[in-house]
Amino acid sequence: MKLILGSGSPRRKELLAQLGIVPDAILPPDIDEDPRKGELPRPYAARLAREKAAAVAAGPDDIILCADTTVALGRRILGKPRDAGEAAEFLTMLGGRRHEVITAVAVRRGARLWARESVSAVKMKRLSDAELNAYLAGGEWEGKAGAYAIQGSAGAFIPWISGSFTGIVGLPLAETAALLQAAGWPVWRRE
Ligand SMILES: Cc1cn([C@H]2C[C@H](O)[C@@H](COP(=O)(O)OP(=O)(O)OP(=O)(O)O)O2)c(=O)[nH]c1=O
Repeated sequence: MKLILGSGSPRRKELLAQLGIVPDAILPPDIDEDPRKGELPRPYAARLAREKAAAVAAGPDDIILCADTTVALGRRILGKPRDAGEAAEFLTMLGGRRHEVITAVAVRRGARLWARESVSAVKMKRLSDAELNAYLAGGEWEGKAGAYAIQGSAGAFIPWISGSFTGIVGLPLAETAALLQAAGWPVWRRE
């Protein structure tokens, strides 16, 4: 039995390491991340996590862990920005209001699948031009859903959250530990 982290996100590897877990392999999945027409954020994140878990090749007894983080502004899905222009658009939309961050986690072992979602509410302050420009120039927005990372300097833009900090960063550890245990991975066993 091997544990495969089906994710190219360094954040997910680090969050897993917080539990003392080092995966036997890291195999980033390659799937189409385009939302379907009219698809809502939570079902979208849940679908992507499952599709990622299905896309990673593994042995019948191996455990595959995948996740998807999506920022939701009402019914609108904010994924990873294409470029700095789209990042500016996202951050301008998010500033001064509350949004949700959904991280769906999927664990697969052979044909069996366990999945859960973590939903957090996040308040971002309205950004001044100087803050927005400095953040865009810093490049931290790249590859981040909603164009920000709470664990970086954007932490200064976020006065309030309700939910799971690890979920917002990309891998909710309470749900992840429960799913891994359900699939038979000895999360708390130490040699
Ligand atoms: C909101 C937010 C997102 N993120 C990141 C986590 C995810 O890496 C990324 C969302 O993209 P995802 O599509 O969930 O993941 P990924 O493409 O980085 O990696 P993979 O599909 O291989 O697992 O946004 C943060 O790091 N901090 C935050 O505060």
